[in-house]
Amino acid sequence: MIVDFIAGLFGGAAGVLVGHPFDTVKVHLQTDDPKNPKYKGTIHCLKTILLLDNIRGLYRGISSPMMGIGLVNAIVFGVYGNVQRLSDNPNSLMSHFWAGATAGVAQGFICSPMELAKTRLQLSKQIDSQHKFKGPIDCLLYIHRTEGFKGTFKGLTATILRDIPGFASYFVSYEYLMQLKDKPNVPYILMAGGCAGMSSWLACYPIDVVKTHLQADALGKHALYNGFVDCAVKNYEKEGIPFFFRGLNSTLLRAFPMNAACFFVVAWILEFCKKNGIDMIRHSKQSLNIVNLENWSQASVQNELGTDDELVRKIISENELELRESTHEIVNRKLLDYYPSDQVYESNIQSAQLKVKNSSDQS
Ligand SMILES: NC(=[NH2+])NCCC[C@H](N)C(=O)O
Repeated sequence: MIVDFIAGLFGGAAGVLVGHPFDTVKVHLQTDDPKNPKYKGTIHCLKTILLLDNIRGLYRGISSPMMGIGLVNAIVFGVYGNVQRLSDNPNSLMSHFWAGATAGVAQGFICSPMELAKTRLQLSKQIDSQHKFKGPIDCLLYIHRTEGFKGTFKGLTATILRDIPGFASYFVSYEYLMQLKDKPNVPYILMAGGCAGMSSWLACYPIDVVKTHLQADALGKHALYNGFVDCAVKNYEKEGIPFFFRGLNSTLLRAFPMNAACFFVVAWILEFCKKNGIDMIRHSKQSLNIVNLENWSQASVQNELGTDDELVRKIISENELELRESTHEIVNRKLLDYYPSDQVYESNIQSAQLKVKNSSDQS
């Protein structure tokens, strides 16, 4: 669990660093005035921000996602992993779908205030001239003072509505792509992560546009919209379908490198922990050798008492399993599944441990 948290934390941070400038462009485009647009498109928007505000303009508001992303990613990867493992058929895409959807709901409670602060900081130059925010916490405190507790959770429903399809498609597409390859290399993992990010935004983009508008709304003296549907309907009447796809290009442009970086760092940390025998949690099919250990335990069940030396060595050399403490622990845990009765379990554990020790001494 702790490894998942750390992997999520660093993966998220890497993703934010790579993706934030694109996010700023996205928010600027989403909230541009359609009748009198400041920006002609993604590149023009990027250039304009750079000219007016330098590189700082692109990194405005980064502190909020940076601070919140550890928590959000811990929730996302923690909930996702646990729900997925609980399911009847953990390797099916359906289980990734439900685990992702549940993770989407869970992270919404942190993600929503975080994105509220981010949105208002990103737009602070344009809209709120009286109050200068020092940072995300200052921004949230200001919202709390002026709009109450409810104000800090503005856009929560929209965030959850967005992130159910968002995270379901995120994990399904990543797992799907990873399951296509036996031994994915670095470019492949980057590609899978990038595609997962893009498909996740394609699955929920219109909801994100409405969410951004709701969260940017209370900046003026009077709120323009009184809810999600109201916001969607009013803007649809004004602009039609294109409203729901404002800023999509920059979102997709950002999603690829950001999620490539995120998934890669997560996979790298999990791999590192695996190599160093640090306790880990199943992340994707190829990140663990549990499947192989299952064969091992199954074989030992067939052999009644303990494992077959020959077989143990074969499996170990086939899978290049490193014989460390953690391997023993995993074997122990796995055997427990197969030997529910204490007595049988005890004797088999001892026997299996002996075999592992012997073959590790020999190799
Ligand atoms: N719609 C979503 N929230 N999808 C999940 C993607 C999360 C990822 N951190 C990103 O911002 O690209």
